[in-house]
Parts: sequence; structure tokens; C-alpha cells
Amino acid sequence: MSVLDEIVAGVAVDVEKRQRRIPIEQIRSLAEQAPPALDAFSILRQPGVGVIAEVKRSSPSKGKLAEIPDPAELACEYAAGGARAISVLTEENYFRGSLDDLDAVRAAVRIPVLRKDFIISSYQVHEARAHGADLVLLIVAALEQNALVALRERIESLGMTALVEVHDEEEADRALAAGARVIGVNARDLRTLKVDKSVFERLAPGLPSGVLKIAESGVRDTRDLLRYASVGADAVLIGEGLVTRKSPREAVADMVTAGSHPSTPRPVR
Ligand SMILES: O=C(O)c1ccccc1NCC(=O)[C@H](O)[C@H](O)COP(=O)(O)O
Repeated sequence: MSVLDEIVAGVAVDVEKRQRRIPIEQIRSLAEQAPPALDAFSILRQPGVGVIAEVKRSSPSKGKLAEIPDPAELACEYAAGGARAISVLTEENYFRGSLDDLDAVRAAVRIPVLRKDFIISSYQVHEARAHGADLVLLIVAALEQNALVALRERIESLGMTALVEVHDEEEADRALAAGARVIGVNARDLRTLKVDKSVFERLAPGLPSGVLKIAESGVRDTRDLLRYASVGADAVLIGEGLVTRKSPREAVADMVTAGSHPSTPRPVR
């Protein structure tokens, strides 16, 4: 069983438990009552390379990364540094995230918030909306094609944006066939946990120009951002490279500055 399979199996159990506590009708109604989602697509499409800054405590590949006692405070630091969106890992067992983190971040910032989880059911999509998410991650490797299409449609029917994550050509084709308008190319293979930063430069040129291209994982400094920018990244999603820094606000600001003039190489600090 791969790490991805193990995570997804745990998520399925957790979703069932939550659904017993809050039935689907109730979560749907809570989603309907939530303030409308921000237009993340338009915000991420703005000029320059955007930074999606992640609230990430732990990971299967690295173990504990940061304590993050106050995710709202971290999100405010990210926003003050110029982040274009905040990614909140809500998976509990491997990433020590939660829907409480999503609530806290949503209440703290006025920029788009991504629910970063292992989405396998429409229940989680309504849940994301009920907790104020504007974007929801869909991992192609974790979903059959029919489910991928249905979940993307459900996300968009609730006014949110689907960030569809791929790691190879076949998954990119599946994402496009499913109607994805925002594609995240994850440098990390979620089955082996190996990071290969060349995956983005291999896949991005094959994606249509109207599709937003997000480079995910392995961004540690402005040199990585510039590398992704040079092959067409509209935004980079950064976790470890921010949560482990003494000043996450400055770390984001450095990335944002580099991303606003991506053709001018900047010295790496
Ligand atoms: O980060 C992991 O080890 C991981 C393992 C298995 C599934 C997903 C995983 N991470 C989720 C992500 O995609 C990253 O949190 C995100 O892209 C940021 O990556 P990084 O900047 O390298 O922390």
C-alpha cells in the first residue's frame, strides 16, 4: 500500500465519523449559509507569480515541521507578506491539520483559502464550503475519472475553484478531460514521496494557455520560484519553505518580490 493509499484510507474513516455527527443535509445547509466564495481563479490569474502559502505542521515525508499554535496568526503574516492565497492542510493523521484551522484562517484573512486535503466525497466539498474555503484540492492520483469530474463540478457549482493536482502526463490529460481550469503540478510523487522539480517544466508547456498552472512542493528559495516562473508558473504553493522560516512574512515577501519581476534573476539569499 502506498503512502497515498494509506492516507486516503484514513480519510475515508474520518469522513464517515464526521458524517455520522453532522449528516449531509446539515452540512449542505451550512454550506449554503456561508458567505460566497472569493473568485480565486481571477485572483490567481493576476500578473506576476503568485504565492500560495501553506499552513503545514507535519508531513509524511518530513515528520514534524512546525508547531503552529495559532494558524490565524501565521495566515495573517503570510497575507502581510503578500501571499495571494493561503493553503490549509485539514488532514488530521499525517499533517496534524483540522477544519478548526480552516475556520481560524478563514476568519483571519480576506484572500482566497484553499482546503488542502484528500477529497474523495462530495461531503468533504460541502464541508469545505461550510468552513469558508474558496478553493478545494482534487488529487487526480486519488480519484477515478468519474469521481474527479463529479467533484470538480460540485466544487464549481458551490462557487469555489478546483485546484486539480497532477504528477505526470497521464494525470494531466485526465485533469484536462475533467475540465480543470487550475492545474497544480506536484513535484512530489505522493506514492513514493520523492520530489522531482523537473516535473513542472516537463508538464507545463503541454497545458493550454487558458489553464492556470501552479507549481507545488519543493520550493525552498527564490531560485526555485524563478525556475518555475521561467516555464510558465502562475503561482507556486509553498509549505515547508515558509513554516520553517524565522519570519514567514519576510519569506513570503521575498518570494512575492522575486515573482513580480520573474525575468530579472535575483540573487539567492
Ligand atoms: O508533504 C508531504 O510529505 C506529502 C506526502 C503525501 C501526500 C501529500 C504531501 N504533501 C502535500 C503537498 O502537496 C505539500 O504540502 C505542498 O505541495 C507543499 O509542499 P512543500 O513546499 O514541499 O512543503
